[in-house]
Amino acid sequence: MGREMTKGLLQAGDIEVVGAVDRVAVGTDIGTLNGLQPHGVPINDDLAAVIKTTRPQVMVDFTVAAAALANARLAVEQGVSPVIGTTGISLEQLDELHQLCEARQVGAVVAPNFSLGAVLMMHFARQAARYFPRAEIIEMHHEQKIDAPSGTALKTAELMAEEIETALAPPAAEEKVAGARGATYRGLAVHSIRLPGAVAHQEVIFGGQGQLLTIRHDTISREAFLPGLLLAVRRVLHLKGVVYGLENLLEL
Ligand SMILES: NC(=O)C1=CN([C@@H]2O[C@H](COP(=O)(O)OP(=O)(O)OC[C@H]3O[C@@H](n4cnc5c(N)ncnc54)[C@H](OP(=O)(O)O)[C@@H]3O)[C@@H](O)[C@H]2O)C=CC1
Ligand SMILES: O=C(O)C1=N[C@H](C(=O)O)C[C@H](O)C1
Repeated sequence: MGREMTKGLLQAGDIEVVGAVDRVAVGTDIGTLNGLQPHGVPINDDLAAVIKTTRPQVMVDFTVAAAALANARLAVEQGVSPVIGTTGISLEQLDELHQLCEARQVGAVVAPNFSLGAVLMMHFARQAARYFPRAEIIEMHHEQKIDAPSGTALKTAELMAEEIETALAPPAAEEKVAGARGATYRGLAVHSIRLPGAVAHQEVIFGGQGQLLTIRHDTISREAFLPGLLLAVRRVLHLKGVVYGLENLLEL
């Protein structure tokens, strides 16, 4: 994601990429790494040094949850606005980041999914949750994905739980094999599939009297995440505190 999104950021006319962090490609020019013209920005492995020398307005993070939170603290303390796509950050950690951002009067965006289609899928699932007594979430990703369930699945369940008063938990069933009914989050069963060939996919299946409603989104290529990321980078400078979810930056 870091490489794919950097390519898009480098090509956005109104955004200047002033630094880049990676532990492996140290010293490589960020433009060259992305198959573009040299950009004059060598990759560094030390975020603190990059922030200190380049004084960016925004920091984009696609790493792992533990690193993302530490990176965000470092950025906010220097007055830099984090835009975080990394998933696996808990709601308690988000709250802590929010307090820090408020104290420093800095904006931040944490979005488990930057693709517009996925944001709409979550929005429609939230709407449907009002009308169906039961639902389950099935998410499918590539095999390299570290966290499960996906950040999108967790966010979907959180949005649906805001709408419904009664729990959507599946009825107690005898599990002949542990885990057969998936995990439960916010009263919803969540099933995570990891397969080669998959990119990022999610279905929310609603069940009602004599009918099923399926709301599905498929990410075919990671370019899907770029427009939402650019939107967040442009908007974060006008925010104070943490905005959790791209839906909050769209007129939905
Ligand atoms: N919000 C969105 O729309 C999207 C979010 N994501 C999320 O983005 C994150 C990254 O995904 P993806 O790019 O596929 O994952 P990758 O594993 O390909 O990349 C993660 C990067 O983070 C680096 N990293 C890992 N640990 C640390 C650390 N402790 N300190 C510094 N860097 C570290 C890795 O470096 P190294 O190789 O050296 O370990 C690697 O370069 C995931 O959480 C994923 O869920 C993904 C797609 C879309
Ligand atoms: O790791 C991924 O690939 C993705 N991660 C995010 C998530 O956990 O929801 C967003 C998208 O699903 C791709």
